[in-house]
Amino acid sequence: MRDVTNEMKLEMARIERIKSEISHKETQLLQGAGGVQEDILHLRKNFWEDVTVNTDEPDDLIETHASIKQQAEMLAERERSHGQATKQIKTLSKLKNSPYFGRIDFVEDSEEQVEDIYIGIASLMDRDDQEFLIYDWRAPISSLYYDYSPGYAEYETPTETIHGEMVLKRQYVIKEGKLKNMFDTGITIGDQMLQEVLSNQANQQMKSIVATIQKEQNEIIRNERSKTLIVQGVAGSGKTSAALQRIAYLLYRHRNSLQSSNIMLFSPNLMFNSYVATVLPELGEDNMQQDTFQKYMERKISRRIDVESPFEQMEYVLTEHQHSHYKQRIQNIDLKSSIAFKDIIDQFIENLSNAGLVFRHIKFRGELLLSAEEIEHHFYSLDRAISIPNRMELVAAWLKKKLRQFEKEQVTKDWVLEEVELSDKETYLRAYRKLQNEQRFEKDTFDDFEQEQALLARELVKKKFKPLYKQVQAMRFVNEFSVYRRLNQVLESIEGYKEVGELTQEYLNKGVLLYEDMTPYLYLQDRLKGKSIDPLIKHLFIDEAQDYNAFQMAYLQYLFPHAKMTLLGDFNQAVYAHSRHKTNLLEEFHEEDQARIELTQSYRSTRQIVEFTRSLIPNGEAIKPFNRSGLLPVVTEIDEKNSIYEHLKGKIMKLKKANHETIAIICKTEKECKEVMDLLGTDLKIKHITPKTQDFERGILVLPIYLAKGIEFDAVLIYNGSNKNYGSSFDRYLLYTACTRAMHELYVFSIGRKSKWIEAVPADSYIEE
Ligand SMILES: Nc1ncnc2c1ncn2[C@@H]1O[C@H](COP(=O)(O)OP(=O)(O)OP(=O)(O)O)[C@@H](O)[C@H]1O
Repeated sequence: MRDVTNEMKLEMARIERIKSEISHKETQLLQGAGGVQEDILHLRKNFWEDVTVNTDEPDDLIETHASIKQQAEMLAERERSHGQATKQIKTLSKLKNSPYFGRIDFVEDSEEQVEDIYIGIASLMDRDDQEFLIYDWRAPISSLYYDYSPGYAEYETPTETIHGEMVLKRQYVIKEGKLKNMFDTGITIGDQMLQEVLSNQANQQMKSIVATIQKEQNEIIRNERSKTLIVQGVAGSGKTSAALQRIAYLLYRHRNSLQSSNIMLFSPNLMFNSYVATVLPELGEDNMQQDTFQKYMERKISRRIDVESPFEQMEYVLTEHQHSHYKQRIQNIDLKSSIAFKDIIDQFIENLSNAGLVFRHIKFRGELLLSAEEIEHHFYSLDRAISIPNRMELVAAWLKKKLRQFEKEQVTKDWVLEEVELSDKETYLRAYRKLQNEQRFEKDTFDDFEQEQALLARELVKKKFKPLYKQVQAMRFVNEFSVYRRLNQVLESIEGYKEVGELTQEYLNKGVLLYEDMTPYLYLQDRLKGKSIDPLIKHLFIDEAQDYNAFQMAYLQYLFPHAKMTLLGDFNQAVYAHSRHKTNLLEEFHEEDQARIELTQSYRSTRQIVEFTRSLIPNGEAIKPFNRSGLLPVVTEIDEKNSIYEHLKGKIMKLKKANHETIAIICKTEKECKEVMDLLGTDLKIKHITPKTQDFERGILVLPIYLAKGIEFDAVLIYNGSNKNYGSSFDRYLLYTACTRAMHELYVFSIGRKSKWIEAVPADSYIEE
């Protein structure tokens, strides 16, 4: 039996020793950093003094260039090492606050000695760099902590598998450098510690979970074998958390070849970006690139079009049932989300290889330089065996040559002479000097003025032509917008798609690209002009992957053929129209080398909330709640809309008194959000969250379900969980997604009869008020 008090004393003493080691390292680093900083200041201040500048002869020029380059490189190197030192100092200060969270004592087979391994957010060596005082949680040996309980254990190093016995597993809560608590754990990683962490109030920002990562989450974090990793995890199972720790893990494991700029995370909305922004910095890593799929893709569209957002699409689907084109719109969403449509585009492109592409005229000052027909003619005169994008490149080269000819011709035009004549004295003086430098002047010639004029004319025309070259380079001469319209014309002739083709054209004619058309449009654009890939991205993470349709997934594969992908989602939270028939996550997505991991344990909500929410969906019994107890959810049926005000207000006041920091009133649509704001907005300080909201703040929030995705709140109030509002099989998943946002308390208000999906929940899983 271990003597707990004595163990505690020993651990406290060790913490003090480690802190003094950290202080020592800090001092050393600060001294070093001070020196580097001085170097940087000196280099910046004396940059030009230390450079030999001589531009007399071409050789001197080359030497000057080399000298500047050398000086700049020296400065960059010093700045880099200063950056690294600053980062290390920051990490040390974090370690000083909480040096480690876990310890395992491990004896390797064939060895006698027990090694005690302390695990923290970063490694720390002793002064002589001989012994690890703290192991980074991402080191190979640290995986023992996450994967095993005391007893037999093994872990993989890059070269072999190490077997042995774990004789102790201990967890610590260390805050401000003081040991607050410590547990020796038996089975999984301390339920006790997890209990503590999960009982905390929701934060404005997600926290790192390194101290309590669970075995199945560790598998996601450390998977390096598969090119594509698909994680199907129930609501609150830690998908986003695992994704972020995985990013930190990859950055550590491949620190020589992978930077944060090589990793991209597609998140569900702008607010989510701020919600997860602090996790990686907390772990001493820089944030990955982060964007929403919509924003990332919109930037690729070369023409200015009004692109509908996924939220607008969602609002339409939820509220415009009476609209005359509603049925066609749903058909459009179904078709444009499918691989069948990608096949249609592929076929269409094959035909375009022979005829049918649309080009734009090239005009200069209103005058036609090259007509669309001439460009088309040239394009189709090229060898048809060459791919369309390669032919476009050839056309661009041909156009640039043509432009150079036109440019020459323009120099003697009247408009040029007129503009040149209007130039001021200084402009002429500059031309004079330039000509002198070029040594064109014979002394005392009589045509100085003509030469200056000719030079200015050339310069003027060049400047005016510059945008044209740029446009040719960007292949603006291809009219992909019209080609996409043509594609939809073609649809009209395919059985069953006539109305879909018409509907899309109607929107295109108004300059609107529907959300479901955005990805097909980009795919077509890429197939014509060549793909605009982001070569920097080596790892792509997609959160809420159930919201992506088959076409979008195929496009991402096409766009990032070499990137590794981690896709995280939950088919029970599929709330977009295109994903409503799913029974599995990304069922039609196949990559040769892919792994699937399932997470079935939910950590976010209390056992009572999970038991309620899992009864809302089919096969929900497979979802395992974490054993954290709380209040039963409450469902309140209200007769009249008017009295909902009193109910909501009363509940919010109580929740505030209970010190809940984030209280969310979740609505189905934006219209409902406005209703809530009208009812309560002035009375209580309520924040209305819209798609434009960038920061997730604490307080009382009103938001539609689609913006609550991925986020959690201490308490959730469902504005109107009536059967009228949530009666369809599609609404079922919306309701589930909304209710699963609650960590500690859940209230459903229903104006009139409650949803039939709630009626199906066992009566003892909630209280009816
Ligand atoms: N191993 C863990 N240790 C501590 N907390 C955890 C752990 N796993 C998950 N959590 C907590 O559970 C909550 C839900 O996690 P997360 O948001 O990552 O889940 P998710 O699967 O992405 O959820 P959803 O799909 O519902 O948006 C978070 O508060 C997270 O900190």
